[in-house]
Amino acid sequence: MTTLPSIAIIGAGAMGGAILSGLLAPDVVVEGGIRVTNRTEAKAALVRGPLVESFALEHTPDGNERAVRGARIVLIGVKPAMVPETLASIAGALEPDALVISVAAGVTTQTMESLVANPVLRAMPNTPAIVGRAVTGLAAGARATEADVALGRALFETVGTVLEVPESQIDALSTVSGSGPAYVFYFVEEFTAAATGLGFSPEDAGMLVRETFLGAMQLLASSGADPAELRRQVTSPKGTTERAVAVLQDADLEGLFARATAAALERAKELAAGA
Ligand SMILES: NC(=O)C1=CN([C@@H]2O[C@H](COP(=O)(O)OP(=O)(O)OC[C@H]3O[C@@H](n4cnc5c(N)ncnc54)[C@H](O)[C@@H]3O)[C@@H](O)[C@H]2O)C=CC1
Ligand SMILES: O=C(O)[C@@H]1CCC=N1
Repeated sequence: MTTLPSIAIIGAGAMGGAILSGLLAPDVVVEGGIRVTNRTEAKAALVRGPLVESFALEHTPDGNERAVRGARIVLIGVKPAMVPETLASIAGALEPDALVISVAAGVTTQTMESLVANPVLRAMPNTPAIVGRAVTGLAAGARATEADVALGRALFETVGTVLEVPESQIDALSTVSGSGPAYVFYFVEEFTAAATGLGFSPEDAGMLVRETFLGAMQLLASSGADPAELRRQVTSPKGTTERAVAVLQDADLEGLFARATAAALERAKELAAGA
């Protein structure tokens, strides 16, 4: 059982909503309640429930201020470009002991600390939070105490695993685990298209690829073996896999991932600069 103090989520979209789903798990108690905000009523209605007071700014323009009053944790889930003006607008309504946590890509704790007087953390979760399998990177701002970091860790452990990192590493972590689910889904899309090209129906191709990914990942996780060793076990000498893997190696997958993560890192720097 995890017990957390009152929480406000400012911007409960894809990521804020995924964290919210962890807070609603049966083994989590949020003392003092959960308040969330969105811009539109359509979005607010999606996350409203018996345990969730949900404000739409289009109907309740002071919804963000109302949500953060009395909240001990304030999670900022708006787009990076919106973070500065959102923090500035709630700064006067924050409780003095509120811990402010942003999940926004690129936005630094220094920027956050220039806008609110409170301790701040930066977090980088990922969408498998929805199924309790997030990986969240967590970095402390200059004012955050060990107790603040422990509180942030407890929050994100409701949706998966937490890795504390110095802030200098959080953008790099974002290019791996924050964006990573998108790489995996893209891989699945393209692999499925190749399977369809071999004559399987879209349903059968989807099942073959999905189950292959799930089965391989479960084998990797439960065996504790090195992925290269597990790959060798599939790759019979002079067999079929050997030919396919040679084609993938010729395409320099490692270089491709290095270029993709470098591009994400570059974008994080642009976001930090407000672009
Ligand atoms: N989607 C992902 O996989 C991840 C996203 N993030 C970060 O999460 C943040 C949000 O991204 P998404 O959830 O993907 O976007 P999203 O567009 O799904 O969610 C943003 C939400 O903010 C709300 N919003 C906009 N202006 C607002 C305001 N002034 N006050 C209150 N709510 C407001 C919108 O109603 C919307 O639901 C971004 O900063 C992103 O960098 C971090 C890790 C992973
Ligand atoms: O694409 C983005 O900017 C966010 C951060 C990591 C995942 N989604």
